[in-house]
Amino acid sequence: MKFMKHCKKCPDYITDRSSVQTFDETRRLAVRQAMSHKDIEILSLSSIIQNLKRPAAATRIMMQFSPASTIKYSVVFRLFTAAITNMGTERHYHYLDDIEDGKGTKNFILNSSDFEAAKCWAGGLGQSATHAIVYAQLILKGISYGLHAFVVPIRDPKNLLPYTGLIVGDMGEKIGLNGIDNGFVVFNKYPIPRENLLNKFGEVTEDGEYVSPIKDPNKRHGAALGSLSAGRVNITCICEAMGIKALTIAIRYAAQHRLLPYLAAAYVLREFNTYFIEVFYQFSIDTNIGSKKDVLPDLGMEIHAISSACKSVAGWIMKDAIQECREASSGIGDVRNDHDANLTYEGENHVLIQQTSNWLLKMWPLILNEEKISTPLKSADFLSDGLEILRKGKFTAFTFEEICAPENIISIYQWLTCYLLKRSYYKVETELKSGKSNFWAKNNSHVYHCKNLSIVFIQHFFLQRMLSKISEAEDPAIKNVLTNLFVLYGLWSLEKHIPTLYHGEFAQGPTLPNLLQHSILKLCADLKNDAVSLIDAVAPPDFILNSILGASDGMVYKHLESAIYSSPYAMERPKWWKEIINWKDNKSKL
Ligand SMILES: Cc1cc2nc3c(=O)[nH]c(=O)nc-3n(C[C@H](O)[C@H](O)[C@H](O)COP(=O)(O)OP(=O)(O)OC[C@H]3O[C@@H](n4cnc5c(N)ncnc54)[C@H](O)[C@@H]3O)c2cc1C
Repeated sequence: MKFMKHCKKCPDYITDRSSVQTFDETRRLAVRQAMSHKDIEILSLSSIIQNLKRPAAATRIMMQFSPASTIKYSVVFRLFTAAITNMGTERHYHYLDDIEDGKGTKNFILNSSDFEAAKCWAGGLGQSATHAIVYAQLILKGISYGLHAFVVPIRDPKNLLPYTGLIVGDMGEKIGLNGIDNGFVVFNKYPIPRENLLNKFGEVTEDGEYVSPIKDPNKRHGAALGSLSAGRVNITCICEAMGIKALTIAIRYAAQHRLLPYLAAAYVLREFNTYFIEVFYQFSIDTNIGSKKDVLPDLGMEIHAISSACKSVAGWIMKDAIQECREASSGIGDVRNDHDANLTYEGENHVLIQQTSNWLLKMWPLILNEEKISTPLKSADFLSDGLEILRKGKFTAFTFEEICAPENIISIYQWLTCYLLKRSYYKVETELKSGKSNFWAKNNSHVYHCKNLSIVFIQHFFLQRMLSKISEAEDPAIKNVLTNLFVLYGLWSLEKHIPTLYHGEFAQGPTLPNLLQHSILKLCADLKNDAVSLIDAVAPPDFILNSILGASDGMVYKHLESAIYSSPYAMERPKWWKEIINWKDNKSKL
């Protein structure tokens, strides 16, 4: 509510949101809006620490209202500061208050070897950034110490002109999020002070020696990448928020079967995000104050694995949801275009999701040894019984009630995860034994093995979290409707895994697909009458939705009539009308 009050008051938001703006004006407005977010108390760190549910709530509403300015705000005021806090030390804290260009005598030299090493698309880099966090290989006396993060002055803060020694510029117009100035940079032997290395995980002394509190280079690499999880955790929530915006419009306009599985998915994701963002912020607080040190490394790895899969799968589900909504209604093109980048930034989904399968693959030898698997968030604990799950795995349901029983759905996903883990592990092993490098072995095992493994793993975790939410509900009516959403999402998502269920001989004969199809149709029919109430319960207010077909009063044709008649172009003759007249006979050329 506070955020909405702020936006209603702020002059930079009180523009006609349906009016066509120039590219440059879109940029200017987004920057001004992003700067104004700084004044919103609820977004401040102190407010977030008081209630860790606030970040998810704020992300949802801000992204539904103004995606470009929200992302711009997040990159500048959240990701930049998080990088300094997580990876820097006291000598960098001045950047948090007052960003200024450093001075020093001992320098690092940043160099992009050729144009293939250009960094592209970074948010804010195009026109406005004065500093960037740059991840680069640290090379000392010819020896590489791996990826490290540096604070790099880019433009003079007094006049926003780039410094010499680098080429920086804007990537131009995109299909969405045009308020963000995504940019490119190429460094040409560009010197930065030694102090600009973010040195919590690795330091270079005045004498040019490398020292690090983390001896294992892999762990050092993991720690350097750790602060990037924040982006993926938030993007998962952004995907949900943008999907719900589209679903609100489409379901209010035409609640129909094709939209209902996506409604179920939105609810499952919503519960997951509320849980996972809170987990992540608590993890960040503990990391920064140095508490729970014994559990943090394992928790960090689990968060990394989960966030790499949930960001990808949430992005894909909501891409399909938004497209389905577009086909079922209208006014959703902007949501579709703005959502699109979620599939790419913070890791292109197909590349990113390999992080999850890499984490899971390490567990197969433990399963073979019948060792107990216990992870801080318990996302993989069921793998302890992996051999038993595979031994017993058979599809045994014959009725609607049996296939819809939550424990049966969970056990199907557990079998799928164990089966795909086993197959992926042996596929990678076979590739390695045939002489392939680690990169090619993983690459050749990605499409039908590791990728599907990561997907079923995260779907199981989504469902597990949803079940936990359902168990907390006290009202039987709420329990019932949440269970129906759980079952619909669980069964509908199984459709894509049917080949694997037959391949692994979990199912035989036609019962499984027949029962699945029958149950999905029945669940959708049962849910149809509740669909509008369910979307109303999570919909953004009209001020934020800004939709003709999806307004909460349901007066579709009234709003449509007024929008059509009041459009500035609706009844005007075009300025170029003379070009289509044939003046010899005063007839149209068309
Ligand atoms: C709108 C937008 C905003 C962005 N904002 C930022 C930002 O603020 N800051 C920032 O630092 N970056 C930003 N980025 C950059 C973004 O994070 C990268 O574009 C993204 O991670 C993909 O990396 P890439 O462009 O190098 O493509 P690649 O990762 O090279 O992918 C290119 C293609 O190759 C395929 N591919 C590559 N490697 C593999 C593999 N191992 N296995 C299988 N397939 C593979 C991919 O699937 C893809 O099809 C942004 C990008 C966009 C589009």
